[in-house]
Amino acid sequence: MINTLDDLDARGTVVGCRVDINSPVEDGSLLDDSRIRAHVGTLETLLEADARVAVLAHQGRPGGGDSFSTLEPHARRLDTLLDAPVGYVDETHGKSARAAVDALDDGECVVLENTRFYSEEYMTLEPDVAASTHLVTRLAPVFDVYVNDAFAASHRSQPSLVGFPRVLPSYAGLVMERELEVLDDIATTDNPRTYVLGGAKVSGSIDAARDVLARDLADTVLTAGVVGNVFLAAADEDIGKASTDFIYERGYWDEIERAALLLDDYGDRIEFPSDVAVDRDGERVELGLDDLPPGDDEPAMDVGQETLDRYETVLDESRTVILNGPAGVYERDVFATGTRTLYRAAADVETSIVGGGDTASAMNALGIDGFTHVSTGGGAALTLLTGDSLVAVDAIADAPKRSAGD
Ligand SMILES: Nc1ncnc2c1ncn2[C@@H]1O[C@H](COP(=O)(O)OP(=O)(O)OP(=O)(O)O)[C@@H](O)[C@H]1O
Ligand SMILES: O=C(O)[C@H](O)COP(=O)(O)O
Repeated sequence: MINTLDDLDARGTVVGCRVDINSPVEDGSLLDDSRIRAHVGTLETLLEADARVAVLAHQGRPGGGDSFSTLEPHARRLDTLLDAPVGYVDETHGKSARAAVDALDDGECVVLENTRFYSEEYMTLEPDVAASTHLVTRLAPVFDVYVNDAFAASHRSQPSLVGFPRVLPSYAGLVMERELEVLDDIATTDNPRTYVLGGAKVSGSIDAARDVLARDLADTVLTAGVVGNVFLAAADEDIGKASTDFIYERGYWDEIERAALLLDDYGDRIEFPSDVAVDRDGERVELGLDDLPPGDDEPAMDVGQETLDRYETVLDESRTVILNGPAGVYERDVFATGTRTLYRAAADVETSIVGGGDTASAMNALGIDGFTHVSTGGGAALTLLTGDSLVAVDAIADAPKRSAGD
């Protein structure tokens, strides 16, 4: 059992509230605000209870291009979504950040700068070590309690997620509470159970695939997106120079070997694309396996129609589907076909659980709904759905309790 907001008397309390508002960002603009809106309930609850709230969050990954950016647009968006005034400070734990937290009145909120602008936050650290980082040692003294609502990042053993609970009374926010309630029960959903793994986070998807296959949680794993391309390469198909370079540049080269090992062990339960849609001078051109490789500058940006027909048949026969990641570069209309088709088919399955930042953006962009549960988490949901616990949730459970006089 972990403490939740029901256990917190927040009036006049300075709350360090970790959220996950990691969103698609291009040229400094937010492309989707679903993750920001997801935390409105938790923040309103705290602010209406007259807490003083300092919001902590990450955006993107170091080296991750446009998406590794400031949280200023997120703060502006939050200001329009919340009744209370929302400030922003361009530091995370420096003097002006601490001064901004100290200056809060009851019912006011400030967004601190991207936690990953500081290298410590992008390391995987044991909770005790995380508690001794600059982020935690500087901010913990200005917070009274810590609330973690960042379900989507709760598989990361990073300071803002596991460090504060070593030293502060800690609580799960509303998003965290709801996600744990729904996703903890996956083993009780009906078979056949299908996992659809798309998107671009290949290593996490391969870890998840191995786990769910080994534990017989998955009857079938369908792969798409970059994950599907890696499986195609693992099956010795030549996906062409552009897609191969992409995998290499993302640092996923070893994943081809890991995918091949997975195919050796569980090939009868893993499906990979039998055709792909490549970008030929801006046009969608579908190529079957016999037509591979594509031209050198023709990346595989989506799965093809034959693959979609096969995958739809599997989904039609499934009673539970867990889906993470888009099937292709859905941001471009011509390559959104795979994502649109698979999401629609998944929404028709009796129990459908979808998760992931881009997954939610894709659903919104393509106007698809009707899922049983839309998780804010991609990797975090997959971690939980494989039966593992989440480090940041374990940290809340182990946190010191608040005594009556505090
Ligand atoms: N074939 C492909 N080639 C290149 N990029 C692709 C391809 N298929 C999907 N993508 C990209 O993958 C990205 C989304 O992947 P990602 O794994 O981040 O999904 P997610 O739903 O956000 O999950 P998580 O929350 O775990 O990050 C999108 O930007 C999409 O354009
Ligand atoms: O988008 C996500 O899955 C979460 O925000 C975690 O981001 P990360 O995978 O970069 O740690």
